[in-house]
Amino acid sequence: MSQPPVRITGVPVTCRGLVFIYKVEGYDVVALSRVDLDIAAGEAVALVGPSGSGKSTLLSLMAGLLKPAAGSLRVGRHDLARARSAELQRMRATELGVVLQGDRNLLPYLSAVDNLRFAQRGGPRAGLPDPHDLLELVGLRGDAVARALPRDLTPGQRQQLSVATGAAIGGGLLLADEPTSQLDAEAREEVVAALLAVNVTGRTVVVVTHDPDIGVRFGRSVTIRDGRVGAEGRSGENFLVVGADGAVHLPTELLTELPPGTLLRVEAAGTGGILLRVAETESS
Ligand SMILES: Nc1ncnc2c1ncn2[C@@H]1O[C@H](COP(=O)(O)OP(=O)(O)OP(=O)(O)O)[C@@H](O)[C@H]1O
Repeated sequence: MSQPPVRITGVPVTCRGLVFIYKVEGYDVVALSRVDLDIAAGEAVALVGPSGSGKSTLLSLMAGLLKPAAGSLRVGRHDLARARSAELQRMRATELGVVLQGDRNLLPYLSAVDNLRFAQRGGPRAGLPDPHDLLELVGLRGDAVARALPRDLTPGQRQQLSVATGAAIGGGLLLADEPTSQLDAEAREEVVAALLAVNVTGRTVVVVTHDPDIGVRFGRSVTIRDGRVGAEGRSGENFLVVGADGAVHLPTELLTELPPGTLLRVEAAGTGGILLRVAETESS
């Protein structure tokens, strides 16, 4: 790259008591139930948790594609619970990028570089990143790749290009839904590197994933369970959130060691803390 990547001002996200309900044939499906979450400007956060726990719904709310049923959601200077549709449209066009699952960000008949130019149409008039710099940023180097159609790229390269389209308008927030699903380990690594490169430019990056390793690489993971924030992990430390009903959810990676039904003994740890130990059952 001829120049270092342009610095972007990251967008912070704050959720307070966020609720979202799908209406299905007269029934209410509560997808998110009072989510509290703070994401600082420039952070990289993985949203992890079981299928159906509400991760994609939370991402769609942050993107302004769904409207909160209750609670508040701030994305930068926007109050998404109150914003009118014109404000949401402007925000999506100029301030954030969304990487959808699979190849849905890409137009099959445009080259890699033209896909980026297309993604920039409707964006801000000034200060757009150079498409060739974007390709380089996400690890797609050389003229041949820039001129290639999506079908001539590997699945991993297509996903790197999708990440670049999400960053194309130079907005301060990148949201990605399962960007590494169905990729082999090597391609996954390239896509994670692309997301981290986008984050290093200053953008806030929020990724929905089933891959706990992404949380480790990002430095922060937030576990969503049953529509609530159930646990937090930062660089090797784990935090559990006590829910309104007293429930505590374990981080996904601990569930392999402590499957549902495990009896834990709760002990005072002496320093004002508590210790959770696996209780010995009568048969053991
Ligand atoms: N369009 C929809 N209409 C009705 N219910 C929905 C819709 N989308 C999601 N849901 C329901 O909302 C809840 C949360 O779904 P969501 O897709 O947000 O979870 P997720 O954690 O992203 O799951 P996955 O990891 O499988 O993508 C689930 O109970 C799901 O069945």
